[in-house]
Amino acid sequence: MPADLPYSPFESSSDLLRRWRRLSRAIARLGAPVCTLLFAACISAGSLGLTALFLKLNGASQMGDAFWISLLVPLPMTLVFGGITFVLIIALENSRSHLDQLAMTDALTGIPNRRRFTLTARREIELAHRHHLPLALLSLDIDRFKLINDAYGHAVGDQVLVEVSRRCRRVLRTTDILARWGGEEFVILLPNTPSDHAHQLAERLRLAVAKSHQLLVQQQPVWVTVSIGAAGIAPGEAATLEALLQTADEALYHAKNSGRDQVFSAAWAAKRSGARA
Ligand SMILES: Nc1nc2c(ncn2[C@@H]2O[C@H](COP(=O)(O)OP(=O)(O)OP(=O)(O)O)[C@@H](O)[C@H]2O)c(=O)[nH]1
Repeated sequence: MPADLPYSPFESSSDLLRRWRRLSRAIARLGAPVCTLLFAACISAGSLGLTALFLKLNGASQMGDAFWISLLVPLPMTLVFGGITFVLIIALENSRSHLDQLAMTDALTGIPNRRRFTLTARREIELAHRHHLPLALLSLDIDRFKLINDAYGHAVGDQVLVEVSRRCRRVLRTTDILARWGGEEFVILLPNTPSDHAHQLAERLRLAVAKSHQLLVQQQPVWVTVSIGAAGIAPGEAATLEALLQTADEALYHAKNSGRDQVFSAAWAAKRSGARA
C-alpha cells in the first residue's frame, strides 16, 4: 500500500482557499446571529459617531432634530448592513460545509477518501475496543489494473474504478465503511464483524466484482478481478489502525502472490494452521 500517496482534492489547493476555510470555520464557531449582532453593533457605533460629528459640525438647531437624526440615520444602516452580513455568513457557512464534504470525498467514485476513512476508522476501532466488539478491515486491490489502463485507456480505467466501488457498495451494509485508499486500492472497515464473517463477506465482494468476469464500460467488456486481504481484531483486543492496515496489506500481498482473484485472511489463515497442528 503506497503510504505516501494521499488522495485529497485539497492537498493541491491554494493557500487562499485554506485561509478562506479557516476564516469561515472561525465564523461558524461564533454562529451567524452572533457575528451579525457584532457587525451590526460596529455599524451602529460607527454611524452614531458619524451622525454626532455631522450634528456638531453643522450645529443642530434644536435638540429634537438631533434626536431624530441620530435615531433615523444609524437604524436603517444597521438593519441593511446587518441583513447583508447575515445572508453572507449563511452563504459562507454553506460553502464551508460543501468544501468540507469535498475534502473528505473521492472525486472520481464519490465514496469517502483516505482522510475520511482514517478519521472514522480510528473512532470505530476505539469503540470496538471499549465495547468488546469484533472488527475487521479489508484491503481490496484491482488485479493488473495497469493492463486495463493500457488496453482500454485511462477513461475506461476510471469507469472500472467507479463500477468496482458501486458493486462493493451493493454488497456492504450501511454501517460498513468503504473508501478509496488511492489508485486502484480500496479499504473497507467492518464494525462488529468477526474474522470468519469478514472472510465470507470478502469472498462475496470478490465474486460481485468478478461476476461473469465482465464489466460493461462504455459498451466495452472489461474483465476485472480483485484480490482482498483481511485483518481483524477479536472482542476486547486492542489494535491500532496502522497495525490493522499493515496486517491486511500483508494478507493482500499473499493473495496477489498466490495468483490473484482471491481472498486471504490473516486471522482465518492463523486459525486454519492452528487447527491443522
Ligand atoms: N484510470 C486510472 N488509473 C489509475 C488511477 N490511479 C492509479 N491508476 C493506475 O493504476 C495502475 C496500478 O498499477 P500497479 O500498481 O502496477 O498494479 P496492477 O497493474 O494493478 O498490478 P497488481 O496490483 O500487481 O495486480 C497504474 O498504472 C496507475 O497509473 C486512476 O485514478 N485512474
